[in-house]
Amino acid sequence: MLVGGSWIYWGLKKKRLIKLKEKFFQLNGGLLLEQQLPSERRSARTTRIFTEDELKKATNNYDQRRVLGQGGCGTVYKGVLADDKIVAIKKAKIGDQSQIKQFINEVLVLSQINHRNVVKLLGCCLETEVPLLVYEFITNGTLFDHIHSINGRYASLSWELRLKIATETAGAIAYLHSSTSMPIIHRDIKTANILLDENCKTKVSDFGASRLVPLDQTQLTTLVQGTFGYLDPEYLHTSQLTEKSDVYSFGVVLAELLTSQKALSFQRSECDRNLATYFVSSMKEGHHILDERLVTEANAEQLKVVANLAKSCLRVRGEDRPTMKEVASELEGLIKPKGMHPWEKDDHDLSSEETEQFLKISGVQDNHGGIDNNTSTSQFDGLHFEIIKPDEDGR
Ligand SMILES: Nc1ncnc2c1ncn2[C@@H]1O[C@H](COP(=O)(O)OP(=O)(O)OP(=O)(O)O)[C@@H](O)[C@H]1O
Repeated sequence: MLVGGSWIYWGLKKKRLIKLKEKFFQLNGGLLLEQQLPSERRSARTTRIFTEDELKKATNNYDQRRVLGQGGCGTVYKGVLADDKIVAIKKAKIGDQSQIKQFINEVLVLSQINHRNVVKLLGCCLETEVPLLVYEFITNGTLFDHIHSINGRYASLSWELRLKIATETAGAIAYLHSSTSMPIIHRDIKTANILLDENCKTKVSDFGASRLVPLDQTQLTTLVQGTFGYLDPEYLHTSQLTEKSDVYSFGVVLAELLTSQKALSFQRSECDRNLATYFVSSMKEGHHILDERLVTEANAEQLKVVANLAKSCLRVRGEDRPTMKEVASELEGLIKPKGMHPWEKDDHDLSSEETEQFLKISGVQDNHGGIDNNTSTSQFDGLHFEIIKPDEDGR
């Protein structure tokens, strides 16, 4: 009787646990994922399904000391799997359905991508109260951390490294726009989403907001989403998302690499708060804005080309901006010099003399007054937002 009773008790308990896991799987969008993930991807098993226990053990029960960072979507923990592999585990916020949608979106998008400069998704766990995503662990922090080195944690990035990181990032975004079966718009390109490994190899991350664009569509009407300071003003006004929105955000990343200033800083005067406008107006007026260390260290010709490139990415009209393919090949050309691109000779760009003067002024004034590197954090920096427009698509 006793054996039989406890057998029934454990059987019922196990059944209840399985039911609960199934419930969480459904709530976490598991069915949605199964429907949307192309069948060949599912059978190829590119993304592994982790168990709740495996990830609990890997993070020492989500120990606070294992927290790598906190984003709008949830918390990222460092984890060690049973085979000693180190991973990054992203845990969504409890009870936030919109974050769960973003998680599923990230799995769908990342399962289409295989690029050396895009972070790899190793798998997910959906049987828990909140979904969990498991990525390869990228050891060396974010580009944001390096540029704005808080508490002097990182040494200043050399120009050579900045150029390499910009080139790799541009190549990865160009790949997303044109080399996958369905073009992908990242929608949240920023220095905090560019991870660096021990060799400063770039890994573009955070695909929660990204969108797959059907090949017959050149633009999408969406709920405006992104990060203040990096957001394309044209997209903000029209809600029409195109690949050129990523080009604009990448222009802000270039401006950040050139100036070592934050994309949005409340330590600058009101009209200069936004780095994109501050950068473009400084270039036009020949005001110093480049990081003084770069002016002394870098090849002036390279600085000039990258500054002009940033300026063309930051053009107000999307169609006036270069494509990411053009940007990537221009940057690659700086490492392996090639011919000029037609859009580079546009009348709107600074003339050679103007740029020369801009670089000269940057160097001269820096020697006297120095520049505000804005390395301290501001609670407004990297603010995320979403604006619901009447014709939004439900995201
Ligand atoms: N694969 C990874 N390897 C190592 N660290 C990572 C990895 N992914 C994320 N991180 C760390 O976790 C932090 C938070 O990442 P996450 O992508 O959730 O947020 P975010 O991009 O900073 O913010 P948001 O999601 O609001 O845009 C990152 O800034 C980074 O420090």
